[in-house]
Amino acid sequence: MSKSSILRLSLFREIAAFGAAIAQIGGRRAWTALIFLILGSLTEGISILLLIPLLHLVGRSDQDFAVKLPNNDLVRWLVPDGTLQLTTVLCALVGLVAVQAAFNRFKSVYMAKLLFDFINRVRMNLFESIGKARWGVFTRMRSSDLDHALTGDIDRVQGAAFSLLMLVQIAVLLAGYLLISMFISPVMTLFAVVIGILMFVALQPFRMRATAFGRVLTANRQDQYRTVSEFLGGIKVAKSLNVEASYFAQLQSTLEKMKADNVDYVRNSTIGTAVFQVASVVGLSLFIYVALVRFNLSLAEIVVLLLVFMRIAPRFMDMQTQAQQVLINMPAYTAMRSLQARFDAEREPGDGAAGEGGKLSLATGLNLRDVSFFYGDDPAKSVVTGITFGLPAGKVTALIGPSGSGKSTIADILLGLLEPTTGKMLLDGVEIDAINRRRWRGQVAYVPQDVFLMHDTIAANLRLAAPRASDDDLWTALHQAHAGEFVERLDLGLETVVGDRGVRLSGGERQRIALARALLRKPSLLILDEATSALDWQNQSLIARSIDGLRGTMTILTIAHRPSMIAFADWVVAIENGRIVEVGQYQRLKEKAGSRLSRMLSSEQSETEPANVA
Ligand SMILES: Nc1ncnc2c1ncn2[C@@H]1O[C@H](COP(=O)(O)OP(=O)(O)OP(=O)(O)O)[C@@H](O)[C@H]1O
Repeated sequence: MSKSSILRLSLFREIAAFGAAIAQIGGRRAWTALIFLILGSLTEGISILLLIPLLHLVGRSDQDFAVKLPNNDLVRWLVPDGTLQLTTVLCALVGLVAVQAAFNRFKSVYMAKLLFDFINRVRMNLFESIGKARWGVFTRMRSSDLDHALTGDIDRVQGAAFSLLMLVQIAVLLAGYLLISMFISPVMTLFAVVIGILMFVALQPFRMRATAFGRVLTANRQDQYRTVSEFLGGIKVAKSLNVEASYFAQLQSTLEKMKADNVDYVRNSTIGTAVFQVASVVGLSLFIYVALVRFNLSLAEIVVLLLVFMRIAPRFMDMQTQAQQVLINMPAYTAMRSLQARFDAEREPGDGAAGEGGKLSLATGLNLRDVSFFYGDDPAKSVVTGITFGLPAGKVTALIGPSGSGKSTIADILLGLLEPTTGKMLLDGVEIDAINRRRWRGQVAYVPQDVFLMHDTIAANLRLAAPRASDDDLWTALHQAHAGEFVERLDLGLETVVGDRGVRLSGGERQRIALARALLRKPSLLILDEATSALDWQNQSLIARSIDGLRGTMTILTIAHRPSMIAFADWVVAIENGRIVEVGQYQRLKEKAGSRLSRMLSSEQSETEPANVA
């Protein structure tokens, strides 16, 4: 089999699978729509057939408006004497058109429901697959590609589904027309079908071009999304660096490429349209010639046949257009499916177990035993290796080390977001594995350096952690995080909207809200990853004091460079190049000359931060 036939076959399979997916999600609705479609097309066909006896009256001078029906078995069976009154025929015509309009209406409503059921299901499936995937998969992806899949690509999938449904409608309508024309002249119908098939085959290269264009379109649109989302995400940085112009140039070049590809495609597809227009007139002329000269059809029959075929011709063109639209947009569906397959393959085990089985006990401690982890595919590139240490329950442990040494990676493992590549994590001696990892995550609160706040009120942002928390609970958590005072000063208090990603708050205020949100969760383990880096030393020391006050109520891990955020630690773990280099009690290591902790304290002790703040 040649390469192009294999390509065509696989494309056909993809489209068939796409159609099957629409029918499957639509269920009974799909069949109901199809029945209304067939009924609508049949009634339209019958109403056209009724024109034949009416046309026979044209030019008659006997004033007898009895309509003579064609002499065939079906008519003799329906109307034995073979004649009908003009008024009866006209009333039947009006009735048929009214019924047809009603069928069409039902069909359109069912089709619309079918389309939206399908598209919403596809969107939800991808959304859920993304949500249920392991964290690790996100570390290897561009978020703008996900944005694009869930918004841009999905619109194109909707376009493909719409066009495919249109194709089915046109095909049913064509079948109805052909059935009617078979009544008039089977030979001429066959003749028209052959012309139609030849034209459809001749236009195949144009449809293949549509497929290729669809793939280019996917790549172009992804580029466009990336540029726009990177620009919007980092607009402050872009402005501060005065590099807006490079983004403008990047977008401009993507748009120029899109324009060139589009114009190229239009140039090609309009050749197809022109070929079709000329070929259809040639076919029609041949058809009239053969009908008149070879088969001696009556004028009324030729007029109705022409009427039918004049209706068929544009439908053929529609078929070509819709088929091209399906082909252009199918790559978006294929891209979405492969993205979803990627997420499904990385689905987090133990799904649904988050709230089941009650809390896991953390009475003695959380231990990492000989843990290693690498990002990507190369095990030789471990970012942490042979990590063994414990977080004693109810105590505060500080994790220190230079930038890039692997502290956040360890935090993500403790948090249950990343699974150790080798080694174990034990909670009171019980291993945290695929089954209970999600449950464990429900007991951990994490405050990162880059705080995430929704464009919503402070209350809504806090309730993300505890949806049923009362206002009193919110205030308690805010005061614990030293955010109570500034929220009280706001005109709308808890109902203040924080802006997109919290832009209406200062960096320090955002961090304090994030800490309050974490505390509201009443976690077994609290992880603070540079969580106070945006605060001045006074506020840091206040928070340090509140965290100090939490000792005994929860297990705490603090990752920090500032002495104030580790001064209240019971234990210290120092790490370098992904390996543990020092573990011990805070006081002992602080006093030990040359220890990593004492060196860090002396070098990090800034003039703005008094030594005794904590
Ligand atoms: N998603 C990722 N994909 C690939 N490599 C990563 C990823 N995240 C981190 N790394 C690499 O892993 C190493 C450890 O990073 P990690 O963020 O854990 O360090 P860190 O000690 O927390 O640094 P910092 O103090 O600067 O936040 C670094 O070399 C970093 O480049």
